Amino acid sequence: MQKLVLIRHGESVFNQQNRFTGWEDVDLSDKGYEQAHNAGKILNKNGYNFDIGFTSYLKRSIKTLHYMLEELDHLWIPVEKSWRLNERFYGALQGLNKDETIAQYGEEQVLKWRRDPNEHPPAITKEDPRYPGHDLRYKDLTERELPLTENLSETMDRVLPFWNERIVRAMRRNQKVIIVAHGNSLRSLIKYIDNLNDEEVTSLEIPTAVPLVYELDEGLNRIRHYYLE
Ligand SMILES: O=C(O)[C@@H](CO)OP(=O)(O)O
Repeated sequence: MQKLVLIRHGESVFNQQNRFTGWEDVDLSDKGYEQAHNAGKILNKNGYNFDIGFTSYLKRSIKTLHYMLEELDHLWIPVEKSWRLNERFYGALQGLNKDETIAQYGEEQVLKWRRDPNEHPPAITKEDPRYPGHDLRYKDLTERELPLTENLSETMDRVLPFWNERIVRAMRRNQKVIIVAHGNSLRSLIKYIDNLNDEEVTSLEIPTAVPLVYELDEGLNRIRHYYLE
């Protein structure tokens, strides 16, 4: 039996301000910083240790992983970052306040943009300053990989190659893995691991900075999962 730990980054400044975030590289709030340290303490108290960490290219996740590893006295383990674990790209909604967006477009439409796995938020153009093609960290991505908008299914399509090629490979070598990522990149991964249908994933909400443990069998099939509090 193997244990895999998944965790959503601590509260970000945009979470606190109730704004759509996506690939906007906002920092942790003070509360998020506390949450990250606390998550590390919880893992420490429960006797967890890790051989490798995986996270995204976004600082709210990178810092959450760092602070957790600090609590575990594990800052020395290798950490692999990938844009594939980034949050779902929220298109033209990125940076907007969620309540103001509801006032403008209505609750039903905004809920669809947020939770319907096949619904695209409005797209940005390549001239938009939020286009990842302007950002050095994405310089190795092909034009097809650079999003203008993304639905959850497309997020899943870019998360899974990283899951299969890097994370599964590490677990097959019996490495103990921790993944720090984002609300929607984790929802897409959990949809895959738990084989959830579209309706089930719509109602799946993941709290910030609470370690979610997956127990997996030899074939890396899920036995059970639970949050550590
Ligand atoms: O803004 C975002 O990128 C995400 C996560 O914070 O929000 P939502 O819950 O609407 O998918």
